[in-house]
Amino acid sequence: MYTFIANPNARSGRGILLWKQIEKILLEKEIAYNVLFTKYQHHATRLVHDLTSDGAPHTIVVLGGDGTLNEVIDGIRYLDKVTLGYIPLGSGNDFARGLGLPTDIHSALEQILSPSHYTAMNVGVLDYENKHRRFAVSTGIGFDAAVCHQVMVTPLKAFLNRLKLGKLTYLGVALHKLLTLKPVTMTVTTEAGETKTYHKVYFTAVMNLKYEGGGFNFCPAASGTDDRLDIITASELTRLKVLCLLPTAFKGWHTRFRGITLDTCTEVTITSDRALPVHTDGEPVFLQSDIHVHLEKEKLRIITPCK
Ligand SMILES: Nc1ncnc2c1ncn2[C@@H]1O[C@H](COP(=O)(O)OP(=O)(O)OP(=O)(O)O)[C@@H](O)[C@H]1O
Repeated sequence: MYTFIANPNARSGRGILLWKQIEKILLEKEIAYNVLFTKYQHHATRLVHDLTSDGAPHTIVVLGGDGTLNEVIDGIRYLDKVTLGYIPLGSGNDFARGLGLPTDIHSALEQILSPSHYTAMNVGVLDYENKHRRFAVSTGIGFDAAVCHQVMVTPLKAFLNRLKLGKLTYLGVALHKLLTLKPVTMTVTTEAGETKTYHKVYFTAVMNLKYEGGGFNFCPAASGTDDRLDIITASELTRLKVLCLLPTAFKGWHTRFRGITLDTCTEVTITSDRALPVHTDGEPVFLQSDIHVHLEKEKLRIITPCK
């Protein structure tokens, strides 16, 4: 039995129409399913928490963007009891990109209904103010999170989504934030006890998968299955240099330049000298100056294509 968690509002309101296409196929194929629609922010977390509280195995299929996916993963009570399928409807789609999942909804559904391969994926956790929030793709503090915060509220997103140019939303907002955000000093302390201090930092991101922000390959070595988190810090750069480096990050070429530092860890504490926006998988976690990030002990089973 599949439980679909569908955001009818994803892709600027087209989610419900795309669900109707999926439902038609499920009925034709006589697949047993149940569907729960999200009605507001964080509803997916509550729905999935209630669903999985029985401790029984569940196959959950998410129909939405990276935001809904994040809320679903955050709500799972027992990670090792869930098999997750994903039909990407968002504009960023960094989760699908990172795991090599099909982005066409029909191919994604087909693969979920006839699964041939599974990936045991690490799940990250952000700790802040005595609260916890899981992430599948990444968490970040500074410029990348400021972009996510702004993308959530900009009318540009709905407009560009209608033109099927949703990815450009991130680029447009990123340019604006780059001109307005003031860099900070940050310290990054990993589980090994080593503390590094960086000045004029635009952002630090802790990545489980390679891509964030709609296709920026910030940590090309991140895999989601290696029991490690990859850290990228952009520091001591002028705005002009960040501007020049950003396009190279689509291909992962930014890592060759001075000012970009990569590291790996299982646990990290990041402290900023000023409170900055924080995100998990593109979802805002307001302003923070201290965050701690680690991995869940259990992994999550994801339906993925054969390699
Ligand atoms: N029925 C709903 N109405 C309004 N917002 C919703 C609803 N259901 C979920 N949400 C919220 O919408 C936000 C974005 O959803 P989601 O990521 O699925 O789609 P998207 O914005 O199209 O994709 P992307 O984040 O990749 O651009 C999430 O924060 C989620 O909590």
